[in-house]
Amino acid sequence: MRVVVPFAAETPKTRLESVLSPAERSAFARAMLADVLRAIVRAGHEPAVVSTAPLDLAALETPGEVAAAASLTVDDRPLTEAVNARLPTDDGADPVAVVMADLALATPDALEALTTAAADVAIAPGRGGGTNALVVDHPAFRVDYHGLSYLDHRGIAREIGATLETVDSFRLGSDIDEPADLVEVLVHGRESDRAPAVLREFGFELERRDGRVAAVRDGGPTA
Ligand SMILES: Nc1nc2c(ncn2[C@@H]2O[C@H](COP(=O)(O)OP(=O)(O)OP(=O)(O)O)[C@@H](O)[C@H]2O)c(=O)[nH]1
Ligand SMILES: C[C@H](OP(=O)(O)O)C(=O)O
Repeated sequence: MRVVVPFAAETPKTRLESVLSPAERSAFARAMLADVLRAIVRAGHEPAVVSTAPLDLAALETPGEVAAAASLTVDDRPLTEAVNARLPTDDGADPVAVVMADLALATPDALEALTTAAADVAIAPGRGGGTNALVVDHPAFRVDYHGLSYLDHRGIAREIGATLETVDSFRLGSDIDEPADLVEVLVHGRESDRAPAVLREFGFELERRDGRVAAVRDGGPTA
């Protein structure tokens, strides 16, 4: 299945600005992208990165065959427009998946649950009501991202008479947006993933305190 991976390449992850410098945010966003692309390729799909600016996929620290299987298109339109330009328009067209580049915990198995859902539209919502990943197999469905897009997308599916399945997935539901989310990367990231390795290179580590865990750096709390 063709899997569109939108990527904001220029000033990514601004909500992490209290804990990461611009250069670190850029490196961390690319590390998460590398992990997402690897999970998609290992699940047997072809990632099509849609980036707001040119990007060297071969420079991502990911196995060569992953970079080779991925394609890149530069499209500087806003997210919703860039994605809608790539959704199926004809009956009988192949389904298209859209997987965000900040799903650092994504695994092939989690993606499999999404791509095998038997509905016109399958959505893996994020905590807080975003649409972290979806599959569209209906010619009239169009996305409208930001805000409570999961509920908006349910409404759009209802309006056009499309069947919808919600995919209940911790790994696809965890988009990494805010400092507190870094804990999830350090706890649940896998040994071979780039994103937790990059955070550790930056000096982040887990610290247990009063029954909860925080991601701390250089001894001080950040999340
Ligand atoms: N192609 C494209 N991708 C985008 C755009 N905005 C966000 N993305 C990507 O869409 C996904 C979800 O992005 P968000 O978490 O909403 O935004 P972000 O830029 O990553 O982070 P913030 O700056 O903290 O909002 C990520 O994979 C982004 O890289 C855009 O305008 N165009
Ligand atoms: C892409 C967008 O992300 P958010 O702005 O909720 O992080 C959404 O899921 O609608």
